[in-house]
Amino acid sequence: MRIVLVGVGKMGEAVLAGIVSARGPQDVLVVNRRRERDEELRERYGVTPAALDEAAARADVVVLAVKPKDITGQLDAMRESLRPEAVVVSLAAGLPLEVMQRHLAEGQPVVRVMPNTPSLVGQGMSAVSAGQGVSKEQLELVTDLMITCGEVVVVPESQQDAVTAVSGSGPAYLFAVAEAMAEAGVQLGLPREVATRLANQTIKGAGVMLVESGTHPSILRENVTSPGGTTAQALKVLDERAVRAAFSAAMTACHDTSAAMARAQLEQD
Ligand SMILES: NC(=O)C1=CN([C@@H]2O[C@H](COP(=O)(O)OP(=O)(O)OC[C@H]3O[C@@H](n4cnc5c(N)ncnc54)[C@H](O)[C@@H]3O)[C@@H](O)[C@H]2O)C=CC1
Ligand SMILES: O=C(O)[C@@H]1CCC=N1
Repeated sequence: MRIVLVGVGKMGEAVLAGIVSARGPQDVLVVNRRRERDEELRERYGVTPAALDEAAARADVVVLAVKPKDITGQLDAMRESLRPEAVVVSLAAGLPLEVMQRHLAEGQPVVRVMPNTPSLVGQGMSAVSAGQGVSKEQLELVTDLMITCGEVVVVPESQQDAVTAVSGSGPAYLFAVAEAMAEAGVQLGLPREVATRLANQTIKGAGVMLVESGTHPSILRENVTSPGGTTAQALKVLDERAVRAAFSAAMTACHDTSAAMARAQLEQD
């Protein structure tokens, strides 16, 4: 199966890393604007750079990882080169399947995926939505591809804005928590290196426990919170500062931005 990745920036490279570590670099073509980026990726992953039309003509799957505003231009540019059975996948936030379909030949299979950057280390979370007329086999092709980057869930397209708020943008919230915890440790007198190591490994350990223990997060939190102890005082302050409500408001803002981007794409197109 020949895979073409178009616009290999931060997200594209994370997906590329997953694909190459599971399947090897043969059969992976990359299309970039800058030649230096092509050479960097060839050196780092052993993949082959190519021009868009030439790569599209040979593709079984094309993965578009350019910015949402650049997707339709790329679809227009590859439309005539694509084989009818080639599956076109977009990783773009707020870019509806309907817009993709408008820019491709009738019946060209399209799939929308919301991945996240932990794909770079094989711990990604991808949510996949199939466009009209995509066969079970074609959807499986895409889920099999994304599973090389981590976990995969199939969702209706109507849920993609909410998915973006939870898992697409989610790593950024946790990186911000990591920064905040390390900084607070420094304020409490720990050397920066030690504070950073403690914060990072704590987030990793809690994450692995969440996924592997199958225990509800409330129970895991209670297990840390000794009556009258230290954790209860820390959680009280987080509640007083409305951290839960802040997460809800932040994720609503993320969801609404994704939905507004999709509306604008549909209207402007
Ligand atoms: N960064 C993230 O955590 C996530 C990003 N996404 C989506 O992934 C897409 C890419 O985002 P990032 O990687 O963050 O942006 P980025 O700016 O790092 O990557 C975009 C890449 O596309 C390249 N590009 C632009 N025009 C091109 C063209 N005409 N031909 C070939 N390459 C071209 C740029 O040079 C750049 O390398 C966006 O649509 C975003 O919504 C989705 C989920 C998570
Ligand atoms: O911030 C963004 O728009 C992209 C989509 C999800 C994560 N990063």
